[in-house]
Amino acid sequence: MTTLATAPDPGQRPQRPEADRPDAASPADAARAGTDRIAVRAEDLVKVYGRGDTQVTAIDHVDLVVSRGEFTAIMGPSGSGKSTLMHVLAGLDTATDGHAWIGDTEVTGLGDRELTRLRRAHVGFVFQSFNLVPTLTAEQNITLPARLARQRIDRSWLDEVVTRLGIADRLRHRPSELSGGQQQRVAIARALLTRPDVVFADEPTGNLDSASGTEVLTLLRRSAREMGQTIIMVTHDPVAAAYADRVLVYADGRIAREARDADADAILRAVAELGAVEGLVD
Ligand SMILES: Nc1ncnc2c1ncn2[C@@H]1O[C@H](COP(=O)(O)OP(=O)(O)OP(=O)(O)O)[C@@H](O)[C@H]1O
Repeated sequence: MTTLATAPDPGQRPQRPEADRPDAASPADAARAGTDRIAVRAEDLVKVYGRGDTQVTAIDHVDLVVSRGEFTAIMGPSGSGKSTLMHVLAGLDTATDGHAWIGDTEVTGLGDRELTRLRRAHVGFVFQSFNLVPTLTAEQNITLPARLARQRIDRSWLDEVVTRLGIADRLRHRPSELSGGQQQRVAIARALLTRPDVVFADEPTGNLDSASGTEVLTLLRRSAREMGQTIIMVTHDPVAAAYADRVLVYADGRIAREARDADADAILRAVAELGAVEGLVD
């Protein structure tokens, strides 16, 4: 049985020899280890909405290091701040305080135009609602971000990605001529084509039946394992989270627990325990 450990308090982390550590566990460790293995990093990140009585802290001094090629799931109760964390890390929303990096670029230091450029060239997105352009074919949808970023289309990489995703024979179809699962695979191909530093997936199976959802999760996991693609996925679903290498359980704007290779039962128990402790679930 896999148990989910309480996330370490960075201030109280036991000191172990560098070679003993399975992973760079904090921004300070990351800096020591060098940033080339690191896809995404946050240091003392804060996001506060509103003021006074209506103030909500959706990100409460979060430290996070995500290694390249890692598939991470962020799970947690509704309203805990998962989407806000993803949006701030991806440069879709601004931080109130602290720092976040994608690769070597500090996201929290960029203006709107630079953020747009960073997102186009270095970030892939997969959304619950697919977000494909209905008037474009599957192939045109897949190549759109690369064309917007004025990148040359790498035909052999495109062929490899669509073959691996099983949509090579669907490229001339428009989204309305594809099933939900096929549309989501087109969206994954679009996200992978620019070989981004990170793909953010927001409830990618939320609109799919369970068979298509399983297929999409398997493909995301293979993208990490076989193509070295870093993926951060927000989900409500412990079964979906169990496909990830690493699960972060988010509550009240903090990473409350985390685990590697946890099964769905262990994840569900951890969220339920946390909910009981925090009064978040009945
Ligand atoms: N633009 C905003 N203005 C004010 N408050 C906001 C805004 N966006 C989110 N919030 C608040 O921040 C908190 C975290 O919201 P967020 O959507 O990040 O949570 P979540 O864990 O992703 O929730 P869900 O699982 O329901 O999507 C909530 O209390 C929400 O009401």
